[in-house]
Amino acid sequence: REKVEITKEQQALMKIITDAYNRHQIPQDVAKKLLQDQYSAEENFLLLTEMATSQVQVLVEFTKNIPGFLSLDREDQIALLKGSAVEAMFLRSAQVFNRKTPSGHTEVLEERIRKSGISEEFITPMFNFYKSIGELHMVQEEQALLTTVTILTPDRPYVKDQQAVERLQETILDVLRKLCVLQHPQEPQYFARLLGRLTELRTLSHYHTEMLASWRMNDHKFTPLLCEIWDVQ
Ligand SMILES: COc1ccc(-c2nc3ccccc3n2[C@H](C(=O)Nc2c(C)cccc2C)C2CCCCC2)c(OC)c1
Repeated sequence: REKVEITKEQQALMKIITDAYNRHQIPQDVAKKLLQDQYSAEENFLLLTEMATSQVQVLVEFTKNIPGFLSLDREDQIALLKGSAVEAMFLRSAQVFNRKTPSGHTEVLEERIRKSGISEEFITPMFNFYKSIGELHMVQEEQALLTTVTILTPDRPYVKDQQAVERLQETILDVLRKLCVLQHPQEPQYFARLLGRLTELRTLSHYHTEMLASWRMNDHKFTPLLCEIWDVQ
């Protein structure tokens, strides 16, 4: 089997991205909040919009640490952020969902999310995605690189210089591929499975506008930033 080796530059790239990913976490842990109390559909919707708003701000800060991102055309940087924000939010939610909480808490968390106000039809696809991410048992470097690959998707709407984005994405994909081979030697298909989750993620993200519109309450209020990013209101 060919010897896979991560170069010094790739090691440095991975460290920059992983450190930035871990630094730019959302301050309060929503899972703990959800485990503490049961909230009404209105309170949960407010919590969701607060979490999503801070997640977008965290995402902007994170992208500044992706080598080459700030050298992209300015409008393309915005198009990539706008195009990946929902997917990054579901990826982050999946990671929070799968974070090892004391046994029994996962069921409570699952129940709180099920009863949050989201309409029943979206629970199954959302949990299927969370569980398929959980089964991968990604190390934090893989999580950080996967989020970066998602952000650097060349075919987002309104991206002008797709080649420039493709070149950056390929650099990250090469490191991620090697990392997967080194981290999961018994599973040669692991990298392919990981990328397959991005397809599932994109499908889930198509539902998000309906998820919001069908939240069991009237008069859904959004922050100005979310109106920009979520195409709502
Ligand atoms: C668009 O529809 C969604 C999106 C996300 C979730 C979601 N899946 C979660 C998995 C684990 C923990 C919490 C989880 N969330 C919400 C959350 O805040 N996600 C979150 C965000 C938004 C940013 C950063 C980080 C996170 C975790 C809770 C918001 C308050 C009601 C309950 C869900 C969702 O659940 C119904 C519906």
